[in-house]
Amino acid sequence: MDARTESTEGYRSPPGFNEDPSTDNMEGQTLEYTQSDMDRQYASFQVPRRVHILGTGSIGKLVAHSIRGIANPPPVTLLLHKRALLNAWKEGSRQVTVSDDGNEIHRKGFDVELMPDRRVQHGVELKDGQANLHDDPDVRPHRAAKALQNQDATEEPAKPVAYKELVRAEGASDDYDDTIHNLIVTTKAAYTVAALAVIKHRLKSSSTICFLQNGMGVIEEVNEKIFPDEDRRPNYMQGVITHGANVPPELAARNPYYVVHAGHGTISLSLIPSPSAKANPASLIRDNSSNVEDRETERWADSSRYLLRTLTRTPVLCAVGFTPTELLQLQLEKLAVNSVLNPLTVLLDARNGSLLYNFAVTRTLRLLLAETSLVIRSLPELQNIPNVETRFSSQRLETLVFSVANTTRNNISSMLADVRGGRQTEAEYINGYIVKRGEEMGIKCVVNYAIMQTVLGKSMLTQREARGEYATEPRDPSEI
Ligand SMILES: CC(C)(CO)C(=O)C(=O)O
Repeated sequence: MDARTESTEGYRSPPGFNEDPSTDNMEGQTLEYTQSDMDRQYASFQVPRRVHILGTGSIGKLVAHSIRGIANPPPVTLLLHKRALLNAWKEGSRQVTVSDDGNEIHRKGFDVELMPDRRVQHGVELKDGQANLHDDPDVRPHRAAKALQNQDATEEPAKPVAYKELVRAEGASDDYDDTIHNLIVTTKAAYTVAALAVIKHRLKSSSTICFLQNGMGVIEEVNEKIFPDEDRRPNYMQGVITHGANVPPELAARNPYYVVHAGHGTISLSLIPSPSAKANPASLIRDNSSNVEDRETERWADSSRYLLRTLTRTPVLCAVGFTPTELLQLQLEKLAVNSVLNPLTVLLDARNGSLLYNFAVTRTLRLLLAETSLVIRSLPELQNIPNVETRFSSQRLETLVFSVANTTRNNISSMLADVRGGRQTEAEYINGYIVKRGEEMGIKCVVNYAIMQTVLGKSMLTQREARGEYATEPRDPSEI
């Protein structure tokens, strides 16, 4: 192979870079030991370029659209969870539209896949084509579930379906790989495990999943429920996203592939070291770097480096790579802000700006932040990191909350939008995460717990109202 080879990503390897790290270079040492940081950054990636995107909400559409907009874009597949979405794609113009400052940018060239359904009823997963357990009026659903469970124990396990239906982009090449090498997850935290369960057999230990979501604790849940075996677990990457994107309700029904890029922000990204690498960082030393986090770059998978490179070379996204420790602090800052702004806007049923200039609200907010600040400052993973006490002090977090409330004063928070839309909220991954981490350290987070339960209650109420289970009186619009 020529020394300046066209890489899989369309970049050229730097002069003198050897594509095969196992072969000796001129000094008789393996290249793996002699590459500089620069060599590693621009090294070619031995990984298929296709990027799959799970979650076609506002952020999923924005990321997919932005990636397809770069020079020499990778193929992108949108993973859909509803047939209605596939039908809308097939019957529509097969394009994603981003509206930015009133300009509509249409982009084609996406492949779309309808994922197999996953129906779990009375604790039993139903196979494709199997009737709902509630359909037979003569058999109680829980008895039908028991019968199925017994039958399943004797039957061959069902073969996982790669995809239910695939619609290729116009002019796409014939090859289509079932394996998902590079996955970006933008679904809501609460739906992640269920969505990954359907495609887990297509993710290999060489694959990388990039989680771009609000809240924390999803990766721990995915490890426990989807990839319990560390040796077979894909690589992870995580991002904190500050872009504002939404779908105007009047357009959502007409075109589910339309999104408004309302606020230009950034994506802070970091690759996440595996637990075994974290436990034994000395095993990673292969160069003279004195910084453990520098040394960790040695063993990142090709798919991780490729996905990081792809996102950071997408100008619209403004994505920047950070060390895992810095990203953790950025995540916690966002979590602290969301743990106040989101539930309070739900309870007040008002826009983010409603938290400003309201002393009763400020008092509640201070109680919440005192708890959250204590939990964050006590986290074992943040000990010995300089400036944590000041960065996560109640006073600084309060300034941060008011600053975000002010810049986003006309926004409806994502949690309020979820409650109003009858969807599950991320309260358990925001306030719930603080409560859980507090419990681990013997800190009782009663304020976070109470506010989370009230949000869950409010959300349940809205869902019941929508199903017509409560005969609530219509309210006078002037009182809302
Ligand atoms: C910062 C804030 C509160 C902006 O609305 C947000 O991140 C959200 O709504 O989830």
